Amino acid sequence: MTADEQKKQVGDAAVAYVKDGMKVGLGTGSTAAWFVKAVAEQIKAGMKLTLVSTSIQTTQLAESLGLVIKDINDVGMLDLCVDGADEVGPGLALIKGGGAALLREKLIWEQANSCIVIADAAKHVATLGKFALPIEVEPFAWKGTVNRISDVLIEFDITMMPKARKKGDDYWITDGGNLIFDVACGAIHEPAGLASALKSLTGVVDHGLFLDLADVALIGGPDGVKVLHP
Ligand SMILES: O=C(CO)[C@H](O)[C@H](O)COP(=O)(O)O
Repeated sequence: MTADEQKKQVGDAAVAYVKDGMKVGLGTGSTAAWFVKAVAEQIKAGMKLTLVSTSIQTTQLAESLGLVIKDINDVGMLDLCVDGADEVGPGLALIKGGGAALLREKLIWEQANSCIVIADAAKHVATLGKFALPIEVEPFAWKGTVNRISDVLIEFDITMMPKARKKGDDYWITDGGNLIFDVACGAIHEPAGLASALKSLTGVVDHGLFLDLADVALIGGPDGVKVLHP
C-alpha cells in the first residue's frame, strides 16, 4: 500500500467523526486534502456543516470542490478539526508545519473541542525530531531572532542551525507574511521544554510542536487504520 493510498485511507476514515451540523476545521497538506474531498462528498449527499480552513491552499481546494469556507472569527468554537502531521510521536505529540501552515493550523486546533490527526504509517515515530522542526519567525530583525533560537537549541543539546526555508531563490513566506526556519533536531528529548522555550522568544511567532492538542490519531497502513489515543 503506497503512502498516498494510506493518506486517502485515513482521510476517508476521519469522515466517520463528522456529524451533521458540526463546525469543522480543515487541515492543510496532501493527507488533509483527502479529508477535504471526503467532506465534499458528504455535503453533496446532504450533510450540513460549517467549515473553516487552516490555509489559503486548503481554502482554494475546498472552494474548487464547491465548499463554502467561513471566517474563523464568525463561528466560535469548532466541534472538530482534522489535519495531517509530519510526525506523530508518543502521547500524540506532533511535528507539523511541513506545508508552512503551522500558525493558522495551531490557531484552528486550539479553537476546536476535538482534534484528529491523520497520517500514513511512516509518520508514526518513537521519538520526534527526524523531520526538521519548522519555526515561524517575524521577518523584521529575523537575524537576531535566529541567534536567540540557536542559543535555545544549544540548551536542549541541539547543535544544528535553523535553516531558512526557500522557494527557489526567495524566502518562503507564510500565509501570515512570516518566514519559516527548519531545524534538523535529530531527536527531541524534551518536547515540552523546547516548545515553551521557543515560544517565549520575541520574534518567534510559533513553532511546529503540537503538544497535548491531538485527541485521536488515525494511522494508515496495510492492516487497516490504527486508532491511537494520547
Ligand atoms: O503541517 C502541515 C502543513 O503545515 C501538514 O499537515 C503536514 O506537513 C503533513 O503534510 P502531508 O499530509 O502532505 O504529508
